[in-house]
Amino acid sequence: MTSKQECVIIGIAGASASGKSLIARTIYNELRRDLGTDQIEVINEDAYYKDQTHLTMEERVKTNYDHPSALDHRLLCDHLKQLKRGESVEVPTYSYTEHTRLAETVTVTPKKVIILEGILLLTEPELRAQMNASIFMDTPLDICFIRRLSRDVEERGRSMESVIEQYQRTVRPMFLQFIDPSKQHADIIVPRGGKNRIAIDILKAKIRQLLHTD
Ligand SMILES: Nc1ncnc2c1ncn2[C@@H]1O[C@H](COP(=O)(O)OP(=O)(O)O)[C@@H](O)[C@H]1O
Ligand SMILES: O=c1ccn([C@@H]2O[C@H](COP(=O)(O)O)[C@@H](O)[C@H]2O)c(=O)[nH]1
Repeated sequence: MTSKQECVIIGIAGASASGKSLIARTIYNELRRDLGTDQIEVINEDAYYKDQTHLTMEERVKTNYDHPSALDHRLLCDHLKQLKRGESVEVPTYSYTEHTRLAETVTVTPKKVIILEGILLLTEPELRAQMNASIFMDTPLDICFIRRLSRDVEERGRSMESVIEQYQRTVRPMFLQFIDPSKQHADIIVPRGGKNRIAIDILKAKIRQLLHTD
């Protein structure tokens, strides 16, 4: 018997371009229909990349964005605790093209369901402690690389050369050092990516069970 939760937090981790956003968005869209549009939110760990406005663009591109120290996990954890207490939070907005935070924030009000998604979420014990369930997207790394290459060129204003250089310098080594070992902390490991229909249905059923709405 699961006890009823006022705020269910689901963490989705995995390599860059493993399908975290896609699965989070799919669950969000499908559960919104049942729970109501204002009862579910997706929070992206990327919004919590540290502010780099004090650095030049030349310096910003050298940052290791795949190391836990690039992210303000303290602020993210505080925001999750505030949402659980029924308080609204101001989530930062981040620009991948400017490689820094923007001046605007987004107000997030307390919700029944928060879906958190991000590469390094499961590396941090305090963040894991806030989650009711955690998922690791176990998509093969070569598939992730191909998807990242086309996504970053099409959507994040990057050149093919810069994506390849960054992949070899930080993305792959940090995946092996931090992200892949964090898989051990996941409750569910999802193979093949963001379109795994059975995984989506299992996660929706678990969220409903935690909310006791089924
Ligand atoms: N199973 C899949 N089949 C085809 N394309 C996919 C699949 N999963 C994700 N993608 C695509 O790969 C890219 C990266 O996926 P995304 O969900 O943004 O990854 P992440 O959030 O883990 O970085 C996106 O363009 C997405 O549409
Ligand atoms: O300024 C930045 C900030 C982040 N990145 C890369 O983004 C991915 C994480 O985002 P996903 O949506 O999970 O792909 C991470 O691997 C960073 O390398 C960046 O390139 N520039």
